[in-house]
Amino acid sequence: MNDSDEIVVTGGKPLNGTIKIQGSKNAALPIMAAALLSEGISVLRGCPRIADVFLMEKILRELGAVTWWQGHDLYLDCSQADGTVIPADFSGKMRSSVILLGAMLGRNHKASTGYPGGCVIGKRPVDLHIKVLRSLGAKIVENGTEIRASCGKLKGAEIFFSKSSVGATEQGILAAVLAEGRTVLRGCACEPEIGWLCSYLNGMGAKIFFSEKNIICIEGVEYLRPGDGVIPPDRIVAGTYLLAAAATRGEIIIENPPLGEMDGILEVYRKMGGQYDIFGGKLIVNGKNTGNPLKLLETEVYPGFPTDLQSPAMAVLVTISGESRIREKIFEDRYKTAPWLCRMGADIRIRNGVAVIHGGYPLTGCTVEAQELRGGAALVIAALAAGGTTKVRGCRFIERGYEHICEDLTALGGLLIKDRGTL
Ligand SMILES: CC(=O)N[C@H]1[C@@H](OP(=O)(O)OP(=O)(O)OC[C@H]2O[C@@H](n3ccc(=O)[nH]c3=O)[C@H](O)[C@@H]2O)O[C@H](CO)[C@@H](O)[C@@H]1O
Ligand SMILES: C=C(OP(=O)(O)O)C(=O)O
Repeated sequence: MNDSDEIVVTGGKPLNGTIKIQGSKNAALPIMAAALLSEGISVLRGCPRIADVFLMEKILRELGAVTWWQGHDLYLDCSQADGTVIPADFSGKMRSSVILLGAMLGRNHKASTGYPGGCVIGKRPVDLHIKVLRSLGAKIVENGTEIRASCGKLKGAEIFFSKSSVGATEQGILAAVLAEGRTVLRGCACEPEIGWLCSYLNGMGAKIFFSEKNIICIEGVEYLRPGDGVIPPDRIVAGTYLLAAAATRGEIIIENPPLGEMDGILEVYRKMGGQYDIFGGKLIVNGKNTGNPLKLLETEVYPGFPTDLQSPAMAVLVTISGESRIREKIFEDRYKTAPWLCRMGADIRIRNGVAVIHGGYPLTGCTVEAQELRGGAALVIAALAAGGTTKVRGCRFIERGYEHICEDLTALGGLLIKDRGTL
């Protein structure tokens, strides 16, 4: 571990000020995969400059794309992106690598990849991804280290997802847009990122319709033109900063919140005692009265409270006197931050998949280690609320999804330094 993998946080001060939210990671990644479906130059405007986007860019280059940036606009020239192999080194670092299979099959009828990586928060199988591709006519062979797929022209089909999966829904959409005939996907995930992917693809000439809740119909087309669209602000980053304000009892203004996508988050924040106003499209957050423990916070599929904000919410609840409980319902191993919060002085016990938090004990700065992306953000939030200085190690995980967390939180009056400082 070297110093560049650490963030040093000096806490104990309420956040205060105005912040602008970066583009969404989980919207940008599948849209980058969509660019593969056209032989031209696609543009993603307002794309976050984060490690996962850079890695997806690297994979697309490996497949033959030419890519460049102008500020936060990412250009992907996929004219020659006819590669069919994603090296395991790349796929193993990111969950979203797997959705390139559908796009590669649609384009080149052949694809192979190592198994996807990403945050280690549960088993995260790929059975639904395989199922949707097989249903559309792909032949798939798995050998334990690699997934190899091939097909003639994919053929539209009716597919039912037995479980709500964001990635498998994206996989089905990416594979079906160039398939022959009509595909009906039932039991789809409804996270906003699915909608953003569909509208980008429809801008490329795809024919995707939402018929009822959880049902997506796709009429396959012969050809897609290059895409050009804006990446929305990141609802999870906005939620992270909202919760950081709550944990420090601060007051912040979020300039460009994705308001329509934040109801589940705002409801939980309000139950904690947090207050907010919406004015001119801005979210004015007053976390001064955050002080109510939560009887039971459960993570849910959209529009419920997102699993990606479960650890950041835990970091707030440890600052609130009384007993709170959290049940993580999406990923079975997403409590890895709890022992580190306990090291800072929190009292959290995990029993039968429920985190029981006795909050209100003072948090004290120490050295902690992020195990994954949002857990890392949660440690930063706890560090901002703690007395003294905390060294958060493993910030490479945080950089997967947060473009400038140190600058953002420092602009809000926190003190975060990357690369420097020793305790
Ligand atoms: C890059 C991206 O967009 N990541 C998000 C995406 O991840 P991701 O798309 O990987 O998450 P899924 O929605 O697929 O996972 C939901 C649940 O389904 C299970 N599952 C998934 C696929 C499969 O083939 N079989 C299966 O059993 C998973 O283990 C999990 O328990 O949605 C998650 C749930 O909102 C978010 O936490 C992640 O931030
Ligand atoms: C779990 C996450 O990402 P991924 O699915 O890419 O691992 C996340 O963004 O919180």
